[in-house]
Amino acid sequence: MHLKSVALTTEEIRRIVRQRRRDLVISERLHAEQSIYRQIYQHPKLLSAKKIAIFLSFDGEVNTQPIIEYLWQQNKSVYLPIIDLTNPHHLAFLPYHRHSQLTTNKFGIAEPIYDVDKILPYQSLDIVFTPLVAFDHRNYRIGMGGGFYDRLLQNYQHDNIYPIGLAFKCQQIKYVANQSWDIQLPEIIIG
Ligand SMILES: Nc1nc2c(c(=O)[nH]1)N(C=O)[C@@H](CNc1ccc(C(=O)N[C@@H](CCC(=O)O)C(=O)O)cc1)CN2
Ligand SMILES: Nc1ncnc2c1ncn2[C@@H]1O[C@H](COP(=O)(O)OP(=O)(O)OP(=O)(O)O)[C@@H](O)[C@H]1O
Repeated sequence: MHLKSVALTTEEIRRIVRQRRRDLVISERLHAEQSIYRQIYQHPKLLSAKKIAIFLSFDGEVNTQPIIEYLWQQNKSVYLPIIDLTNPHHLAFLPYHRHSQLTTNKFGIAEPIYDVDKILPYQSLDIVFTPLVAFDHRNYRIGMGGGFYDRLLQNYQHDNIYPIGLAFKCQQIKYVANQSWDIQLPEIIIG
């Protein structure tokens, strides 16, 4: 059988695309990221948005640090996800300022320190920059496998949240064999 006709499992796709993302040549990575930043800085939805969730990059993800700096400069309120220990498989969002103290979660990702009084109800978010491992032409995504963003975004239209995926071209695959809970992103910014 020809190798290309063999369907890969989601776990295999995750492993292969994560590796591809880590292996991006630095010059290509920086070039792609510049293109992503330009697209964000011109984004019409960003003008009216006030509360914006983003993530701190790991494992070769698009570097979000310059985007965060830009959002702070624009006086946007920036929020980061934390693994919500009181509500398994759910994310909670906490404010992120220049001097916020961070800790490392069980996945090795930096996150703000839990403070129940500071949690933002996620429906208050205007834009959610969404990490992803792989995506297809229909904007179906495969994430890290926790189902965190699928749960968060399952009613994003009703909740009036606008998710924007961030990805490198090398993360695009032919077809995501989507499950019933998988959400289709309205937009992915690709560099
Ligand atoms: N930057 C960033 N933050 C994020 C996400 C993300 O995709 N990117 N997440 C999106 O959902 C959530 C974290 N989700 C994750 C789900 C699974 C693994 C994971 O499997 N990690 C290990 C193996 C397991 C372990 O160490 O316990 C690995 O790297 O293989 C990591 C993160 C919240 N924060
Ligand atoms: N809306 C949902 N309601 C209930 N369970 C869900 C929902 N979304 C995902 N799940 C569960 O979460 C598990 C992981 O889902 P999946 O592999 O699609 O995650 P992912 O999209 O890769 O991860 P993430 O969204 O965290 O980036 C699934 O096995 C599924 O049972």
